[in-house]
Amino acid sequence: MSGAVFYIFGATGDLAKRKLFPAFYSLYREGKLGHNFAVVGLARRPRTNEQFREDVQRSINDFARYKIADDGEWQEFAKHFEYMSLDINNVAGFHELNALTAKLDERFQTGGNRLFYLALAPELFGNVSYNLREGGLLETKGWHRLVIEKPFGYDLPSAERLNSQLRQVFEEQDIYRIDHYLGKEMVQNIEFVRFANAFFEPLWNNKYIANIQITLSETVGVEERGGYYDHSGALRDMGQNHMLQMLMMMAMEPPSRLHPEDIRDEKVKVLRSLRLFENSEDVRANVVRGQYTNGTAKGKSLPAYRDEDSVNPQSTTETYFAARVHVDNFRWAGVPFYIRTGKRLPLKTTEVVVEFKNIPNNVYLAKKHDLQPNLLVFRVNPMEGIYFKMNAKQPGSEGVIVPVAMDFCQSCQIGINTPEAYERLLHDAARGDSTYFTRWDEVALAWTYVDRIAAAWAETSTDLKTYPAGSWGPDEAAEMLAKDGFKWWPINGQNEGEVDWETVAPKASVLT
Ligand SMILES: NC(=O)C1=CN([C@@H]2O[C@H](COP(=O)(O)OP(=O)(O)OC[C@H]3O[C@@H](n4cnc5c(N)ncnc54)[C@H](OP(=O)(O)O)[C@@H]3O)[C@@H](O)[C@H]2O)C=CC1
Ligand SMILES: O=C1O[C@H](COP(=O)(O)O)[C@@H](O)[C@H](O)[C@H]1O
Repeated sequence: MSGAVFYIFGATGDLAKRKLFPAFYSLYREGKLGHNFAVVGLARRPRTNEQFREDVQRSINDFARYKIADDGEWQEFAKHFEYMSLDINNVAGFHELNALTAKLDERFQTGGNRLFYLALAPELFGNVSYNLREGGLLETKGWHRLVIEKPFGYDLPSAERLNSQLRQVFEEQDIYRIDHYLGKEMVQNIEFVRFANAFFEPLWNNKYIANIQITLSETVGVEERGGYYDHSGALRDMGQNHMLQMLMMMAMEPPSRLHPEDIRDEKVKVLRSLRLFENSEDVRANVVRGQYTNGTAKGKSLPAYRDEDSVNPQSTTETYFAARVHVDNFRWAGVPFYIRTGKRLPLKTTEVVVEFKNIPNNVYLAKKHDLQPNLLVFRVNPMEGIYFKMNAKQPGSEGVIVPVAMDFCQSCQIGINTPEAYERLLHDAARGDSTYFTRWDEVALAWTYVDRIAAAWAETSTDLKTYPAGSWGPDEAAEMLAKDGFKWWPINGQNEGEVDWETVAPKASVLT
């Protein structure tokens, strides 16, 4: 990687602490950062360089997958970190930042390259980019890249406004819009499994696939993010981005080359093929929304969403949604994609299940053997792996057929210590690889799809269902699949209530 100055706007915030500083450390430990770099932390509150370095050290101790080796190594790493107090609305501060940068360029031989990471509330994004230019920070010969956190807008019009503000300063190719799901090992692996194997592609279409299910379930509630979440809801928080991104990875055509634009072109074609909902009735028939009430999980009582901090006690925000999505193209016509996500569900997990159609003629039916459909399951989070469920003769039986699994459990083999999503994405942005970042046309098309749902929901909230915290969401989500003759496949191939995730998932280990 070439040298660079990294600017973390929002350096005293939660994302910087939990994800970004640990990512820098892992990259450094693996030799991916080199030595020609500086990291400047920026936020309003005052901090000395020493205090800031202590914050960084604490965050690494708490959240990184590597342990700090020894004090000498730490000092060597820490000297690359500087802090400057800056209000992003104050352009004078940016001139000062430019002066500091000139010194860092010289000290660390960064080549004038700059990566600006905006770990800030979205309403501040536009001002930062404008002030970066005004402050002279873009006047070097090196590259200048802007990394932007989600959410990218609240709907299509606000996303367009934000994008045009950014585009006044940065070219599209220099804007790296983060969707951290694209940095996850197994989300990236969808592409590899599909396009590097001979036996999936011939089956990957409406002739052989009955439906595809994408589940992103969380046990947490809104925690301390009620202020943001109550305004956003599950559809905007997860649907517009992570869920549609995974759907695109499953549905896209093989790119002719692995150039980032070729891959993103294929993904965009999927979004263009999504069947838009025509009216509120169409939305109600295909999308279920819910909000959790009080409940219990693992013997612990959990409060209702409306009783959470910073949530409006009359809130009609959805903490759950499930949708039937259609991709109207040659490959997928007639194959429903079911997507669901929710807070306060029984398990923290992300899985993608491909359910294959039944064989044309069940010769075992005469012996009263119903066959289970074949399933291919991508386990994204927290377990990582792929398994294939098929039918086989029960050993020693008189022709009893049982479902068996071919299980590639990546996390059992190497532990949950593959690079964190943020580590990979930071590295990619620093190398100029935009493959796993979202391009503007993807963002715009995703909002176009989601806005139709949000508009129908804004008309009335009578269709908002409730579900007890700790359950799998409103019954209507199961009924939606039942109408099509399907069911949600149990997570990890097991039935509800059978999975104790604590014992199933190996713990992440800390590397020394
Ligand atoms: N936290 C997470 O896990 C995730 C966060 N994100 C996104 O990342 C972004 C940051 O989130 P998060 O870290 O949780 O937010 P926090 O509220 O924890 O942090 C916000 C940061 O912005 C700084 N800040 C606020 N106003 C200004 C200002 N006027 N000038 C300079 N700095 C300012 C704050 O510091 P100070 O008060 O000192 O100025 C603080 O460092 C958001 O867009 C969020 O949606 C996305 C996915 C996950
Ligand atoms: O972007 C977000 O993602 C997290 C879930 O991410 P994961 O990597 O832990 O699965 C979610 O909790 C949060 O609400 C959302 O903003």
